[in-house]
Amino acid sequence: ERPDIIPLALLLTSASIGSKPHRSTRTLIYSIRSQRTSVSPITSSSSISTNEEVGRFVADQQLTLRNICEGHVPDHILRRIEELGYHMPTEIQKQALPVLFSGQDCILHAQTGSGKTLAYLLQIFSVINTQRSAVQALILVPTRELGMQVAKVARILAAKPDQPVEENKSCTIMALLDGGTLRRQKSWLKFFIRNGSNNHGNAIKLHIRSNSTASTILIFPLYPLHIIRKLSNHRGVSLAVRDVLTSDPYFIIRMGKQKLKTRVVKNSINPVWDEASPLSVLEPLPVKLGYNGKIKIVTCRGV
Ligand SMILES: Nc1ncnc2c1ncn2[C@@H]1O[C@H](COP(=O)(O)OP(=O)(O)OP(=O)(O)O)[C@@H](O)[C@H]1O
Repeated sequence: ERPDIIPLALLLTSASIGSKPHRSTRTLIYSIRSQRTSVSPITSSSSISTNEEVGRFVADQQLTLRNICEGHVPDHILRRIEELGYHMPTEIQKQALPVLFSGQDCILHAQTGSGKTLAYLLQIFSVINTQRSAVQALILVPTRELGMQVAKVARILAAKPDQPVEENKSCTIMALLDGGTLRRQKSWLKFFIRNGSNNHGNAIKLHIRSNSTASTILIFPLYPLHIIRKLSNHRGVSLAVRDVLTSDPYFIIRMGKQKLKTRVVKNSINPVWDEASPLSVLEPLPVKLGYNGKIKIVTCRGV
């Protein structure tokens, strides 16, 4: 209905789900096409219990990553993964990539370190249109550390090719992780503010405008979740003079144990603050992601 909403690949990568919290992680890959919107929420228990549905996609042939990805993933990215020494797919990649490239939504359920990240990043790069200046993928991560890890791999893959390829402009990876360089992130945070995402319920219902400057993959922590407070028109009137004839006021925002200092307004006793302040929610928050399509669950035991 809204022309500025673009099809978006949404990835939720989630750690510590299942009976063996530190051995098994899940990566849930949604491909949200414009016509598909929400319905039934997916919970960890429902996904684990439907493991019987695991697809039988294991190809017996010794297919290389290039064999599997060719025609889907741009060639310079395939060259980059080969430079990194990734020639053969891991088991989960071998099983999952054909499903992902077919456009089917998919849960990858495999041991930590089994290569799920590369699988879903390759899928993202297969759908990113670098001719288009827009945010085209969103990766939600449960922790800042995982966000940094994913951003690092994504940036290596997205780095400019040595020989520039005309049809493939570069792709920006933007990680909105707490503690990052706020100046760089501020313009991105505006997305959330513009759309009234000042509470966690709204934060994931973001509508990403299609007029951003580069084709982009956005990495956003789902937990701890940023809360963006727009200090719109917060003003002080005739504040007490603390310096000679004037004052340099700021104020402190508190949320739980978190404390954030606002911008200092120099030489004023009638200051106005109109800025965004990210704070993190420390408690886990229930987040419902709706979905009404079919999801394939690819499970892989062992690395
Ligand atoms: N096809 C491959 N060949 C060789 N190494 C690979 C391949 N795919 C991924 N790797 C490497 O294996 C390591 C573990 O991969 P990765 O962290 O992506 O696994 P993961 O399943 O996403 O882990 P986690 O559950 O912790 O997120 C990384 O160092 C990655 O670079």
